[in-house]
Amino acid sequence: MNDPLAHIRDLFDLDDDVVYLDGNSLGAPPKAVADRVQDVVRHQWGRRLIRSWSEGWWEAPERVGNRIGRLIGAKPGQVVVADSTSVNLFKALMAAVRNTDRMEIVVDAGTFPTDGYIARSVAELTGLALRPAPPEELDLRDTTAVVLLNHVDYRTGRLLDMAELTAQAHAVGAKVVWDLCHSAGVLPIELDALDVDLAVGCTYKFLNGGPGSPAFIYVPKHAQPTFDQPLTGWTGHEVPFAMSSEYTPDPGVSRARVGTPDILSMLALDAALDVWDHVDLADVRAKGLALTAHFRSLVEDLPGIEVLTPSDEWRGHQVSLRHPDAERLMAELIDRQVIGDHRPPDVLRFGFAPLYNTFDDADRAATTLKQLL
Ligand SMILES: Cc1ncc(COP(=O)(O)O)c(C=O)c1O
Ligand SMILES: Nc1ccccc1C(=O)C[C@H](N)C(=O)O
Repeated sequence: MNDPLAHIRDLFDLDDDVVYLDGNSLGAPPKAVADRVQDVVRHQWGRRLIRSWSEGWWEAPERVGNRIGRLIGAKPGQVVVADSTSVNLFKALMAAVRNTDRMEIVVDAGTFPTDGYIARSVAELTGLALRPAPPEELDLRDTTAVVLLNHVDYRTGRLLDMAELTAQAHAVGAKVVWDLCHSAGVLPIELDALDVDLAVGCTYKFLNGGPGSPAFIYVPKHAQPTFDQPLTGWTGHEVPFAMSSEYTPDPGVSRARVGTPDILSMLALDAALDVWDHVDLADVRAKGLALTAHFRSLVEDLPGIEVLTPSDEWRGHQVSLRHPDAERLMAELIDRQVIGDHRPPDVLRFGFAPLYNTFDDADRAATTLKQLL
């Protein structure tokens, strides 16, 4: 395949003897990040000290949020970087059900655990019912307040139809919250165009922000005035430095902020996002599909292997394989420098990050797996 992204791998700090197929759990570091973090520590923090808060730090959550917004189809002023995905899910779900007279929250039955746990807490706190349902049979009703869906399933790699499911929710007057952890930065996403109500996602996977880098939350302009989230920390205040005793939320997306942002991680993420200045998401998607198709073709007939990831285009950028000995096999693959991961009970996951993974990575991973089997 003609690979217009081949040169982008050089922007990453990766060992050539390692086949890294776990960028859907922790993205690899762009080379520029280390120098940027050093500058932030040595210069911004070290020399400028507290003055740095008014020299770009305070607004970093909104500024970096806009950079992510560009990758997920959100116009400026609608994405803020803050907290973890879990915390942002809590804000989003609580805000979505505030003042509702509807009775249930629906969550994708196979969701990543944290989404299900948080949805359970929100249901308990608000007195709504929680109904887990498979995405192909959500059975939304006029009693459904909100539905929480993972754009790409972490276990199988299945991609949901955001347009169709958002429309389904809206048809019964329900809201939809999308978890974009496994799709932000690798799939073209059009949140504004699809009229998505709320979305959240992490930045340490395909956005390469680094371990524990802060998550993001999308609140569209029209929903901001009624986005009443319960974590009313001072940084979401309209005038934080007035230090008022009354909480007045910021009129815009900053009302989703809570406490002091983690600047070191935030600015590491900012540096990592520079990679996107050089790429077109359509190329990223095309390469992700090609890499996963190639890998699939090499492994699907291996003994004892069942491919869980859909073979059509309704898939993200991972290939999940079921094998009864998945845990042992992954440990042995990692011993041989092929790094994917194992998800219980019997799933081998191979994530392909089109910015740095190569077709040779797919070949080497498949050959090693074949030898082990
Ligand atoms: C779909 C999904 N949601 C949420 C999370 C994690 O949330 P948090 O960033 O709060 O750890 C992950 C992965 O860790 C995930 O895959
Ligand atoms: N945040 C992490 C910290 C440590 C180890 C893994 C993670 C993951 O992100 C797992 C990922 N969400 C997954 O899809 O399995």
